[in-house]
Amino acid sequence: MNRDWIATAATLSAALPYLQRYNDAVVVIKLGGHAMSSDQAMEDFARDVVLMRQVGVNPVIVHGGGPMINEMLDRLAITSDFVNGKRVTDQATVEVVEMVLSGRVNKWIVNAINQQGGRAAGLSGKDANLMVCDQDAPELGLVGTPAEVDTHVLTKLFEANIIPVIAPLGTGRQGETLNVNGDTAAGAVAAALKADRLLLLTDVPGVMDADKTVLTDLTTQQVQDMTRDGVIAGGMIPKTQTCLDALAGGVRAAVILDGRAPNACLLELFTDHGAGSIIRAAR
Ligand SMILES: Nc1ncnc2c1ncn2[C@@H]1O[C@H](COP(=O)(O)OP(=O)(O)O)[C@@H](O)[C@H]1O
Ligand SMILES: CC(=O)N[C@@H](CCC(=O)OP(=O)(O)O)C(=O)O
Repeated sequence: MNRDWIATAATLSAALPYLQRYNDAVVVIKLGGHAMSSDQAMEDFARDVVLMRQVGVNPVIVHGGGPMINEMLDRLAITSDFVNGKRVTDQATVEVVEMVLSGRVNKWIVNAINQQGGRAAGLSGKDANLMVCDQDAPELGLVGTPAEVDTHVLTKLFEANIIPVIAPLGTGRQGETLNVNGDTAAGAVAAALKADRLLLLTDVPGVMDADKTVLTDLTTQQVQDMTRDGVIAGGMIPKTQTCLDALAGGVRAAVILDGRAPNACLLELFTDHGAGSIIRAAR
């Protein structure tokens, strides 16, 4: 018998319990700007998402695009600053953010999924009142934190076998357009859907301790201790905080993993060893 076939059969039978576990599960995937490093990386990601849908998972993509926004702001000679990982956003900046995220980046992902045989539809938090936001810290300007997430449009898309791809913009209480951090948006959508998994794809293999060892299983307490001790720093602070908030909001588990690694999402969902660092809800 062909050895490749035996290996494939063994892989599939090992994956079977996971395929059953995730049948009809909701998995929210945050695709960060750094994880979208090339057309090839996007194609690989899209193939995994389509496969997930084919085996019965309901994937929801929430994306970032910080580096692409920076590039366009540079071209337009608009300067921007970050405070605690969030972009200080004025009217000119939010117009660029919306143009880049809802336009270029969102359609890049939608097209990649459709090219792989899936059916994806792009929207932002402004569509169908998906994300109504309160204003974040006043010094950030037009930045929102999701206050009311209406998932009705998402469940309709699941029923129609369509994969939602969400750009992180929201509507403010006065109807204004607000810029939302991609991790924050993904966590809010995952909590509103009571998702089975929140996967945050980034550019490191997971959460690392002081010796740079990836911690594959983390408790809420460990995250709090490591943040207090400065081991979790920079962009990893809002990411892990998003995980804790999502778990408190009803998500079963959150995982921080390397979006550049081949088949990262599939390995996380369908193998024993998983990928990256998982933080589970306390039982
Ligand atoms: N304890 C830690 N473990 C892993 N990465 C960490 C840690 N503390 C800080 N980081 C930094 O957090 C970064 C990920 O956050 P960020 O750059 O905001 O990601 P993204 O752009 O994908 O949203 C990593 O590249 C790393 O430099
Ligand atoms: C308020 C805020 O900071 N919004 C982000 C939205 C994009 C994002 O989060 O992109 P990444 O996931 O690639 O970092 C920004 O303007 O850059």
